[in-house]
Amino acid sequence: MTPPLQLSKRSLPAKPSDGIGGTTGASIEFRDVGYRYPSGLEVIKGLDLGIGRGQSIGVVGPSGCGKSTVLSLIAGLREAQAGQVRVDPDGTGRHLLSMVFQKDTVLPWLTVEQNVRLHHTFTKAGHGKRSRQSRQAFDERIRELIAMVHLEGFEKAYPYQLSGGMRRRVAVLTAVAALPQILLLDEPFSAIDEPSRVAIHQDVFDIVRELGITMVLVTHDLAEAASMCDQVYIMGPRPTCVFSKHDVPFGAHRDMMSLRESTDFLDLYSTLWRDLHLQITAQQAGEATRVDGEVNE
Ligand SMILES: Nc1ncnc2c1ncn2[C@@H]1O[C@H](COP(=O)(O)OP(=O)(O)OP(=O)(O)O)[C@@H](O)[C@H]1O
Repeated sequence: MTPPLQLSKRSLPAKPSDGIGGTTGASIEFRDVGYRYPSGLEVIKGLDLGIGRGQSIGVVGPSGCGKSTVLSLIAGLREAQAGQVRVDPDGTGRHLLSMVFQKDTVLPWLTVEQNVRLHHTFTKAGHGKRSRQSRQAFDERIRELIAMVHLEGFEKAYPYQLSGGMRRRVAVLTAVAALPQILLLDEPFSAIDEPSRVAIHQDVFDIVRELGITMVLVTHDLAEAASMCDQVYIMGPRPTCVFSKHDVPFGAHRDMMSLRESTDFLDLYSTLWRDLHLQITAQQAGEATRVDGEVNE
């Protein structure tokens, strides 16, 4: 079982309330959002989403329905042509947003510690001007974060010396070391074996709670969404919108290993699967209709 977190209060921001969500982390709202790629492909239509400060949501749906596009709208990499996407910062002045992708995003020529410090190397805060006290607090935070994901002893290791699961931990650490208000995860753990994945779920869940980060997780893994999030959204086929929204009733303190054995978890998983299955079937039916249409033309 993962040891309890013991982070010093000096180096971390105000902790969110003990329940679901909190006072830190940006809130995010989509209202009747539509998005079409310049190619003309309509990907999102009439999408409504609401994510409170410090909340975590999982976004699941048929392959290619538009989940990653939703993340790019939150990140401001694309602009919706219809409706409103609103990202409301929490007023702490913390770095707004970090993202972790499926692909390995750690830099192979830097050690674990250098990767984790990367954000600060590129920001003003990373250059000599900080006081000794704030440098010490930062060093302490880096040490604590490395300890939280059980990478003590590997600070000076290079990525090629780590397992796939350890590299994923470093990728997540690199993203959260900036203390972002929002963490966007795009199928971040799909290439990892199941036991390592569940252990990483625990680490990321604990870090996100401890640092008061709003998290949006795009995944094909229903168990991952159910164990790490406060709500799971099942999306429909393209142009996508929310098919169903499910509250996850497992609270702010979870033991990922034993959670998966509980009947409540299995019930939730089965409900999510039922809805996802419906949407996959709907997508396949849509594709068949399109192919028939093309053939008949
Ligand atoms: N830059 C682009 N230009 C045109 N079409 C794109 C672009 N990026 C993605 N698409 C298309 O938009 C649709 C939605 O893509 P997106 O990556 O958001 O889906 P997804 O649900 O995340 O997919 P997956 O489940 O396979 O990861 C897909 O059909 C994809 O081919």
